[in-house]
Amino acid sequence: MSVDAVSVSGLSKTFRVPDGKGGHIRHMAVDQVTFAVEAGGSLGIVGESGSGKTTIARMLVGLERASGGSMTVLGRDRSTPTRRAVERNRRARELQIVFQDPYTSLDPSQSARAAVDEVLRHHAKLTAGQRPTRTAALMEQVGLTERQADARPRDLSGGQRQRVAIARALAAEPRVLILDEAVSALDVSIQAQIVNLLADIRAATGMAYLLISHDLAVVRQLCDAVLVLRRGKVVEQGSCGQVLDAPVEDYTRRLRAAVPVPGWRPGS
Ligand SMILES: Nc1ncnc2c1ncn2[C@@H]1O[C@H](COP(=O)(O)OP(=O)(O)OP(=O)(O)O)[C@@H](O)[C@H]1O
Repeated sequence: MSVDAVSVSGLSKTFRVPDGKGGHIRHMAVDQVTFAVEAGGSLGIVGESGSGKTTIARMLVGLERASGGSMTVLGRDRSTPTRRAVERNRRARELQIVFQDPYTSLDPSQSARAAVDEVLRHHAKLTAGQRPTRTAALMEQVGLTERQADARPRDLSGGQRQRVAIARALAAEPRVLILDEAVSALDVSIQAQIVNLLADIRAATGMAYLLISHDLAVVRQLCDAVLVLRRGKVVEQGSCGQVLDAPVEDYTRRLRAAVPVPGWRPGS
């Protein structure tokens, strides 16, 4: 049996937040979450704003430390952060993430082309002579023109920056890709192109996806399975057909009935 791409068990995260009276309370943002994404599989995580979706992604990628539970990526423990450069590099090759607004993760002085080339230099087994061809191919795959490839982040639109971030993540050829609202904000035609690209890459390479999205249509297109999160807890999980077509929980029915946007709460 092959090792799961991602396996999370009893994962929890508590934040210390101001109580408004000068003290602090503990807020459980993620509460005993358990799921697995098999190798080459794809899982959508859906739920209202503030349900803990991004916090799960941040823990998996090492930006946030878990308060409890365990996580593995390709069978290797991710519960503790690493300071070792070799281990950090390996983790980056295994798992890449694209956030909703990649502005802060892109170097303002670097063109899109240079940003992708940098990742290829670190992670791809290509010679200096082969890299420009690969960069150009990635730019074309995400729908960026030659002119946009040479532009700095400030001269690109939000959607174009998003595509640079996706190209960068794909350049590392990770075994697992997390997309945190990274597809849903794109223009419809570009979104379709990216969804097709991601589906093709998955079919060709077995890259696994964890897709955080308020857009259930995108989740349906890209994911085999879906997990519904509410106030940090798993409400329901199963195949997309099972959960989205015949939800057991009222909360899932309300999620499905509305078309939530970030900040939206069911019933509001
Ligand atoms: N660094 C932090 N400090 C304190 N509370 C936090 C922190 N990060 C997140 N939270 C809280 O944890 C909860 C979960 O937040 P999270 O961003 O994971 O939700 P989300 O489901 O991704 O929401 P959205 O769909 O709006 O992006 C929220 O109540 C949020 O306010």
